[in-house]
Amino acid sequence: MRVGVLAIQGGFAEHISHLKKAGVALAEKELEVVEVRTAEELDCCDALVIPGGESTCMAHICKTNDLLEPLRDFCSTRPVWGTCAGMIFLAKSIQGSKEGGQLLIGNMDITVNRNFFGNQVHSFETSMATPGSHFDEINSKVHGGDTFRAVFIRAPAIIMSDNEEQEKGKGEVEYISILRLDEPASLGEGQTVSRVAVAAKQNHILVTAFHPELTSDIRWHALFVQMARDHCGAGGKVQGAVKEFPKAPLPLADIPDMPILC
Ligand SMILES: NC(=O)CC[C@H](N)C(=O)O
Repeated sequence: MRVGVLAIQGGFAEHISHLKKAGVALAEKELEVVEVRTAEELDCCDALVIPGGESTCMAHICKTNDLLEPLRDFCSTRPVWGTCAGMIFLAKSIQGSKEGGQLLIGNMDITVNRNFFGNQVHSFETSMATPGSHFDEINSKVHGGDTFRAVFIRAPAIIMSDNEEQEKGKGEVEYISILRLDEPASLGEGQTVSRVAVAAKQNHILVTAFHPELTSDIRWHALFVQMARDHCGAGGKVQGAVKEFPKAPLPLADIPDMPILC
């Protein structure tokens, strides 16, 4: 099984290292982890991680390099995990987008508030409960406890209505981790929320607003490797024979300098 990490911008190196460690912990001998920068490389992967970084930069670079449509196709069937900017990129709709709007992959039925917790200086860490049913098996193989460290960096959040149930039917969005706010937050136009989702899953798509790759805990990566494995089945391939990975990475088109903070 080959897991790609979108490596055009943001924290891809940390994901690669964590995925490899998770593969070892799960005794997933066939796991290969590769950097993905082109549509050709993407097409050679069974699953994909879209890291944190800056969602508008990421979208711009993908568009410039003809990666947006291939990403939409890939994410409609193959397992994908978006962290932070990756979660924003995967959302069907967002609040607080860049002036003039921003491009999205848009495959997951969530509304994400892009900088929900404020800007860079409002970044924070907190301890959250490990979501039971998802981690039962992983906790027996990978060291971890009842809680995990959640690192939020200029983080987004998934907006859910206050009466929305966590129990969902097949194919619907399942909120895996919910953060209750100390006080209700105003979203403008009279809308307030008292809790937000910071991890969710819909079929083969997983998203987290926080950054497990910046902690020593590899359980979220193990969860994704397991999710990809379940999706691949015993044959280890999602859609027939996945092609051989190109030996040398193809050159990217010129990438303009982009601001880190916008
Ligand atoms: N750490 C992150 O990935 C921050 C994401 C940022 N809020 C954005 O708009 O892309």
